[in-house]
Amino acid sequence: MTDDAQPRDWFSRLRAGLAKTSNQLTRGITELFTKEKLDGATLDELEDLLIQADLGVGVAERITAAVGRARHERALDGAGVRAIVAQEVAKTLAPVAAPLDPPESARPAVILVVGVNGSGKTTTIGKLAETYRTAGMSIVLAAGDTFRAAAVEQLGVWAERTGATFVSKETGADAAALAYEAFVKAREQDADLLIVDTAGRLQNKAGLMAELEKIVRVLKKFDPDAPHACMLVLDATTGQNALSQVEAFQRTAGVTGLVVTKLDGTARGGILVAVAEKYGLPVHFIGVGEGVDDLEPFDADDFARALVGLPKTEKFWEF
Ligand SMILES: Nc1nc2c(ncn2[C@@H]2O[C@H](COP(=O)(O)OP(=O)(O)OP(=O)(O)O)[C@@H](O)[C@H]2O)c(=O)[nH]1
Repeated sequence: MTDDAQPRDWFSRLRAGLAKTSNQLTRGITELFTKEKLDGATLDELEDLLIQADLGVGVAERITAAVGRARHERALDGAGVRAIVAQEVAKTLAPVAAPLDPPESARPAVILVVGVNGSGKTTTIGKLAETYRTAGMSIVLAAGDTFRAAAVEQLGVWAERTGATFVSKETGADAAALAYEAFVKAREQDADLLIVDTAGRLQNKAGLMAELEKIVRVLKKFDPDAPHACMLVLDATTGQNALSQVEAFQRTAGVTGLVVTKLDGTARGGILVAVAEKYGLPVHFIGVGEGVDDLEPFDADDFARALVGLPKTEKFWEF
């Protein structure tokens, strides 16, 4: 794709990123609501289609019920049904769309970033560092994935780019000891923010979970409220597995919010809705591409519209 062909504003990129999901949903809905008459069987098929897009059973049922009610009020075509889907999704997601505001009173405020390897933790930390640096905050980055030299190196690049203080140790060093040193450094510098990266080998490995627990314990020795935020980065292409990841990391590290990446790599982007519905955790950012500019704060309306390929219009639809 040439630069000229690259959609520029965020909503266009979001729509392009969610195209796999929205094309599949749009195709399915259009087929259902043009060929067949709108009876109970059509509604059942709609519900199946929504469940296949990983939206979750509860949300799929609510959408189907809303379509069932609306069909008595007016003739419904594919576009009308997509609008109802978007409206229900937006309603479900509105309560969980929240920016991440580290507490100003904490010196430093600590954000722990967790998630399995390759989910997009480094990109997320880069985005956070950039965002908070722009807001005038002083930042310390701790390279807590001490097992992977490449992860440490990548984070070092972000520290340099954003002018953050970088704390790292030799490969294989104890991650909790590193978190300790990073906290001391942040205190010494009176930094506003400490962002701690962590290792992400499989979430069912007891060792990793024990390591995370230890990091949390060490941080709490300094400040019982730390970490002030624990962000779980979820790769949307892992589908239903995302749900078990939330549970595992929730138990161990007390997840306070989510980042959902790689929505561009799946036709089942509805997983974000299922996760939000099930756990009620705030969604801070979503990612629809490889770069740091493809990761943006989460907006429920924008996401809902893009999920079914609707344009960003001034006014919400009525039915
Ligand atoms: N397509 C796509 N790729 C992404 C997205 N977010 C991250 N990536 C890519 O996924 C890969 C892993 O991202 P990182 O940010 O390095 O993830 P990580 O969790 O730190 O990974 P490790 O360092 O392997 O633990 C990189 O190649 C990123 O460019 C996204 O939203 N969409």
